[in-house]
Amino acid sequence: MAYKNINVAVIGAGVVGSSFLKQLAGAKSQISFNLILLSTSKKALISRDYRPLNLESWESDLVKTTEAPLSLDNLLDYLKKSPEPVIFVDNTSNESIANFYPQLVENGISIATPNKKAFSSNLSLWNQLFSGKPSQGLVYHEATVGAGLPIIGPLNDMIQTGDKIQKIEGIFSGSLSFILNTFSSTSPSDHKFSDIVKSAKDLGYTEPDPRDDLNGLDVARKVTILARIAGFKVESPTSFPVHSLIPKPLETVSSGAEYLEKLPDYDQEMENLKQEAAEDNKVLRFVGKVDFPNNTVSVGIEKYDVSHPFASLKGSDNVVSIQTDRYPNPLIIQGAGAGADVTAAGVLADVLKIAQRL
Ligand SMILES: NC(=O)C1=CN([C@@H]2O[C@H](COP(=O)(O)OP(=O)(O)OC[C@H]3O[C@@H](n4cnc5c(N)ncnc54)[C@H](OP(=O)(O)O)[C@@H]3O)[C@@H](O)[C@H]2O)C=CC1
Ligand SMILES: N[C@@H](CC=O)C(=O)O
Ligand code: NA
Repeated sequence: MAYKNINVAVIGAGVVGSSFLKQLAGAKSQISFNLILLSTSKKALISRDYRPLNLESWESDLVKTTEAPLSLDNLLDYLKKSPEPVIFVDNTSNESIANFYPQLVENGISIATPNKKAFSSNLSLWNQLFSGKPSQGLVYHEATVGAGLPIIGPLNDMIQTGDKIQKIEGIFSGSLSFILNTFSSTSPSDHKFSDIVKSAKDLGYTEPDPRDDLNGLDVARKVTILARIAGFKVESPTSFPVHSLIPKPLETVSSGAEYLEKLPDYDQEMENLKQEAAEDNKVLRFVGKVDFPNNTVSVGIEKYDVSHPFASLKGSDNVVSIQTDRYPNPLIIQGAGAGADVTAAGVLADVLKIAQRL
């Protein structure tokens, strides 16, 4: 028997969104979650009387509907009138939606999201979202770093209990982890770089536009988020050195599809880098670092000895090492850092945590 009803509005039904909806339908909780709105960029299912939409048939219902998505202002009006508390789940990577979060939380609407944009853009947006005003909606974003891996929660706990972060270092990109683990492996590999990038996209590891991963910006966003939680006032993800893996001439191509099409022409550049590392018995890995004693934040490709733990990482695994006053031997968190189900589980776990507090 449910002791509480929570209305859930979901934007985005792609790789993460569709897995989220499946998991929501089977959520093991005494709270009853009612889907009241589901929107993509083209279509929407909207329960005008706030009665639950059908979580089993959303996919075919979305195909059939002719209803257009609400504007953000109309969406806010709709959510404000909900008779039950609302959790807004943003499963897009859209910046305009992210910039709208302050209006949502100021109106008491809580947010769970894997979308990094709001937390890694300018610092003033971050400050608005975490002002701590009791009337504000809650904001949970565990899946913005390391997908479903518990990273943001434990880091917040460390800070709130008075620990002091010294260094955070890790592999924060599921797609770049998969790409480099396959391309530059401890055992011989003859996969072409461009083919592996395409596989990473097909497996759902990359951002909607894979250039957002390959240019290092996705990792820079994650490192910005962790640094801010740890107390480092990072202005933006472009305010520190970030190494791009996109060949110069492809930086300005008009779409992700064109980038993927032309990438094979530049395979030799990455091949040379890999060979150079192999001659020193090393592999290539893409890492992010926050270093408090040296006051630096950085993101880039590095060579690691084949005996280093980062060298033996598998699949799309992320690994993060957090060194603090209480953990001089760093705390290590490792596991799948991208993919539909692990990411959706991170978002759903946040929805459950928020619902318990509402
Ligand atoms: N994939 C992964 O492994 C991980 C993803 N994430 C994050 O999760 C988020 C979603 O990623 P993913 O599911 O892979 O992306 P997809 O491209 O598969 O899905 C994006 C969804 O968002 C919808 N959408 C985009 N813009 C808008 C808009 N303005 N209004 C309404 N709907 C919109 C799209 O609809 P339409 O099809 O109509 O455009 C689509 O349904 C991203 O922020 C990503 O960074 C985080 C961790 C891991
Ligand atoms: N594109 C991202 C997905 C998760 O944030 C990645 O590759 O890690
Ligand atoms: Na996480």
